[in-house]
Amino acid sequence: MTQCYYAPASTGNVSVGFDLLGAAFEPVNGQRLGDVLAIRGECANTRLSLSGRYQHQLPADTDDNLILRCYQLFQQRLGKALPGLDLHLYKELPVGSGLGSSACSIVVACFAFNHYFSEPLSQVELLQLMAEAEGGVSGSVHYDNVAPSYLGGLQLMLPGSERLCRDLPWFEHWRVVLSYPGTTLSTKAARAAIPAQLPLKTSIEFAAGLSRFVSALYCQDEAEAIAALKDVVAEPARALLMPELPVLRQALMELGVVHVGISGAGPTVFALCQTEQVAAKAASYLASHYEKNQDAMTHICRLASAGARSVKDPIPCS
Ligand SMILES: Nc1ncnc2c1ncn2[C@@H]1O[C@H](COP(=O)(O)OP(=O)(O)OP(=O)(O)O)[C@@H](O)[C@H]1O
Ligand SMILES: N[C@@H](CCO)C(=O)O
Repeated sequence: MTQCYYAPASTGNVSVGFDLLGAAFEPVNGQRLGDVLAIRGECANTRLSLSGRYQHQLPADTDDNLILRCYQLFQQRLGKALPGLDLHLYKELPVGSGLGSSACSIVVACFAFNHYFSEPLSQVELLQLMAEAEGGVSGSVHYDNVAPSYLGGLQLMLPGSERLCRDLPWFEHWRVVLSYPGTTLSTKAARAAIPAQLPLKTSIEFAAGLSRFVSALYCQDEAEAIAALKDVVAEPARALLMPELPVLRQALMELGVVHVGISGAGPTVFALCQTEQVAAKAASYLASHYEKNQDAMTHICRLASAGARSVKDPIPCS
């Protein structure tokens, strides 16, 4: 019997936490924003078929697909060969978008295989495997997409801790408008733009901003949390890759948006809103001023409390 699994989109960095903060999001209208993997049964040799809105952005040769790479890594991690699987990926997240697309496929694959084979790996072991797979794609291991896509919520990465990450408080009324313009920006290329070292002043500013944001979340001090949202690491280094950002930010702030940042490595931008009304205005503005082609999309989102999970239907009835 076919078993279907889903993992949500995610925004890495969240402006103030480069490589250390990541949030899973879902459209408030109930649509899914993420990939679905179906395990249709067992067969002699593992095979992968593809469909979905962004199927055309994937490698033509399915042997290069991350889903199959993850099955290899999963078997290596277990130290044993597993049966061939008949797999189907519904690719609903654009590649190179800043929405954690490769992380989403990696998470849904690793979660699916672990569930299908009765969970031989623990949560931490599975997260480590996911990050290892993601690192192979982006050039360096970072958890800020795989952690929220796997676990849901807003996740603070804890390098050096056995926990690996911790779920943070949020503000339930916050809405995040995610707008993907339809163009691509390689995570590897965007990470290459980040300097290998930061001046002491910038390092202190970075640590201060993240500490201020996290402490404001725990104290539920909304004004303080918003004031802390400043990107001193990625945005300055990636400004040339995101030339429209200053104009978008100016227009969106005039509509009442309280923060505009780069979603992950871009080109998706996120607009933080305190009300549904402002979110609707921001979504309308971004749809008409930032979307470039038929691959583009803009969604009004809330934080997704749930991450990777089994689902009944691959594509929910709208
Ligand atoms: N199932 C898959 N989903 C996404 N990318 C895949 C998949 N299989 C293979 N790839 C390849 O992995 C690479 C992912 O590149 P990159 O990390 O820049 O994109 P991304 O992870 O989608 O970006 P972002 O995290 O910003 O959404 C692309 O070259 C893509 O063709
Ligand atoms: N922290 C990563 C997120 C990628 O989605 C980066 O900015 O390169």
